[in-house]
Amino acid sequence: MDKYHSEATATPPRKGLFAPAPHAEPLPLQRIDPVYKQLRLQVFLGIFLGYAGYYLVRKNFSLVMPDLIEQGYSKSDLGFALSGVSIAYGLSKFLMGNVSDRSNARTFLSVGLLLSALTMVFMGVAPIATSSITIMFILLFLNGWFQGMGWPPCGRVMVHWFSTKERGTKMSIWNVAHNVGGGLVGPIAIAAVAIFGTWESKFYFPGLVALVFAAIAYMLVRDTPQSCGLPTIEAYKNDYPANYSAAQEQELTARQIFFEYVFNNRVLWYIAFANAFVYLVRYGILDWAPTYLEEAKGFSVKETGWAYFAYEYAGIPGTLLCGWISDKVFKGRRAPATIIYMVLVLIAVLVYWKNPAGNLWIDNVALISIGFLIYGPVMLIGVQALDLVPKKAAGTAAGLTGLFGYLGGALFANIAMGFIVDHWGWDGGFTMLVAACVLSILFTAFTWKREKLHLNLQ
Ligand SMILES: O=P(O)(O)OC[C@H](O)CO
Repeated sequence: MDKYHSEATATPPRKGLFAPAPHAEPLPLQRIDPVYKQLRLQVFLGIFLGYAGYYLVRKNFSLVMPDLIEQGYSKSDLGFALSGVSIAYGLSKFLMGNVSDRSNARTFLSVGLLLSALTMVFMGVAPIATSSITIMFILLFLNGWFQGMGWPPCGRVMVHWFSTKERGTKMSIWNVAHNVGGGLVGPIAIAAVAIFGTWESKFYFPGLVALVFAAIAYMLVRDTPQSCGLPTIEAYKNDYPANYSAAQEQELTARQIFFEYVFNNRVLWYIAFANAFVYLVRYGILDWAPTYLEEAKGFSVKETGWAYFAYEYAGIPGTLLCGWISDKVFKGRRAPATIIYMVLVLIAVLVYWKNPAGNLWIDNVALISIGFLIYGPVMLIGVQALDLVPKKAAGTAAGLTGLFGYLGGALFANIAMGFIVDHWGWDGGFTMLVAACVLSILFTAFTWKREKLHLNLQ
């Protein structure tokens, strides 16, 4: 046995379409480095394009809503149908995250995207799909459920192919996939209408494009290094977290994942609560920006559109910088970078709130700053969840934070923010967002000491 082949190589326990890929015969020593390098790039591209593909078919309904209003549907009915995506997504990221932890990331990621894309194609080609709010709610709920099959297998690939100390940087680059995919939704919808001339094409054209992304992801992604005859990433990079043991290479049962590693992990609960407050700010600012800027700050529709676009794209450099800071400056610790970013978000939210109407550029700078800053913590909380549990429980751990993010944060941002602004004005809404910033910092701070212990830094 050499340093690479000293780890246990357990055979995965299940069979079927999603069964984890069996371990292959170990490669000869001289082939390990070149094959590892090539496959790390390949699987990374696979999860990047795969997750970008997921975002192509996440939010198409919002773009079709104006057409459905012309068909006679009300905003509140369509809002109800749209909530099906968030509700199902939050539940599925957690529950399907657990299934993903016991599944082959290659098939799981591709099949989820295939199903989500087919749902969008169906919504575009079958008139019955948009014939009632109930049917639309059911289909959007289904789409949200399939969407929940995207993040967890990407997390599984990340923890099996990239070691703890490089994960912040690599995850931050991967995380840009969702800005890239989300940013392409608008242009693809415009192209769809130009090519096909119907509003229904805004559903089926992105669906067809996403099918191509699913095929590419299937070609590129590989489940684990061991399934390709390679040693574990910990051995290859000589980067072992404090509690690592060879037993962590064994696939786990659902019960083991939930009860031995997730539900009893206090730090994970702190992060889940922190994520609910981070998502409250993410969606509280994003979803209400057009209304706030037009109502309270006198922006035109066009000016609002640009500000909204800039918010999303400012997230790309902000996320990359955040991941780099976490890996290089804080040696793999996530809490300090998250806290620094959330303190700056708090300042930017205060400026965005208190700046008197008429100073458009100050509002724009504040909003772009929030966009630049908020996606760093969004990404790092996911990374921290992956870091805190054994590799085979990664999807469930990140799924728990997603459950809180979507059911606690995103839904609350939509429903409670509207209620508060109706009753107490924008001051009430912003007081809630400022409180959310403070609480996200507090819950992240609770993880400060344990994270250091976990990373062998104390
Ligand atoms: O909100 P989600 O689950 O789509 O995740 C978005 C980003 O990928 C967070 O890392």
